[in-house]
Amino acid sequence: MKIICAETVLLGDRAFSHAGETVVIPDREICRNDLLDADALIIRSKTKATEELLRETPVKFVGTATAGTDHLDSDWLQRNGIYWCASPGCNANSVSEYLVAGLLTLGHRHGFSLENKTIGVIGCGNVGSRVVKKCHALGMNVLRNDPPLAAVSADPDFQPLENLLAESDIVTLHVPLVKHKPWPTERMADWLFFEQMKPGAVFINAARGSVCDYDALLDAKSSGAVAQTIIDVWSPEPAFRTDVLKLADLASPHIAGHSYEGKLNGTVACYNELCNFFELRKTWDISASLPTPEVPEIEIDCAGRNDEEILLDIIRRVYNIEEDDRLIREAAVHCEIDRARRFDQLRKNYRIRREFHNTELRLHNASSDLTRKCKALGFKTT
Ligand SMILES: O=C(O)[C@H](O)[C@H](O)COP(=O)(O)O
Repeated sequence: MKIICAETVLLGDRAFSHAGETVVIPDREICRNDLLDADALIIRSKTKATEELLRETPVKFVGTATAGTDHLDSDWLQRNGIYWCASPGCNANSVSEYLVAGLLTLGHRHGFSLENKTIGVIGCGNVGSRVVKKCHALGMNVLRNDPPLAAVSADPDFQPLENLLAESDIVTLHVPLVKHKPWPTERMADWLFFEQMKPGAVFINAARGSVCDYDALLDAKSSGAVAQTIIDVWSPEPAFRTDVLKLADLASPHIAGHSYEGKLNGTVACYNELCNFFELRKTWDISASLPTPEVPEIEIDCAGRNDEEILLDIIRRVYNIEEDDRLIREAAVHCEIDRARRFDQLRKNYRIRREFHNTELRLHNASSDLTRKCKALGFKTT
């Protein structure tokens, strides 16, 4: 069996070599010719699995090691008998940790506490539901909006979008990119959306660039309707807009979901699915692939400091979101072609970022409430 694997699939070569001959190709360079004798294609979001790429090839299986599927023409794949799978939830914990790091950093910079602030979470699937839990743990009031989920759930607490926007101090998007009715999300954050937000609120987009109309956000920011923003996803990518970057308090090159675990979960999901599909024995030992965490332990004296200061101090040592902000701003000074190239490079060469559960905290003089918060955010505590 021959497998074509995109270069940014974490440990793709190591994993899929257990299933067949694996050829690794840079994501944007995979072309139809490469697939003329291939059985399977494993990608991330930069490779578009469309008719143009796959027509009249022997490929029977397409796996994407990402949660999002908007780079797949799933209708065409289905109509043409090509099995496809994605990796829902693979990066959910990573994105929720990015959110917590971003919120604490913003609070610290602008002198506000998250406790008792109201956050509106739009999209409550794998990512949004984790964001909800972590925000509750931080003592925030959480409003949730998810029309497709509300339609099938008995939960009466989902809010209409207008209510959520009017009442939230912080609004964060975690919807997939959907272009069709009944619940399209493309450009859902438009002029009306920002007009309906509580004046001076915070806006966060770590979902998909095209879910936001960035011209509308620019207007909302300059009029003061939106006070601060955290932007991880761009429209377009990789040639991100520098005017949008300038308005962002915290920016990053679409890496919210790029923790080591977030990427590896995607590879594992595709590997398992490929083995099931081709009825192969699973011989790849994933545990042998995990590097030793860089920050296995943090010892910290909590006396005389407030919880959010301590949490930010801890999180910065494990994941410093400001480093991502610095790197994308460095890339922004270049011309459009170079900017796009650097955006891709930042993502491809992203540092190893381990999730919070790899770090054990030794807290001295901590209240039981702080210990509870640390645990709820995912840290191990002793
Ligand atoms: O859909 C996803 O899983 C995320 O957006 C992920 O961050 C995409 O990463 P990429 O495939 O672009 O490396």
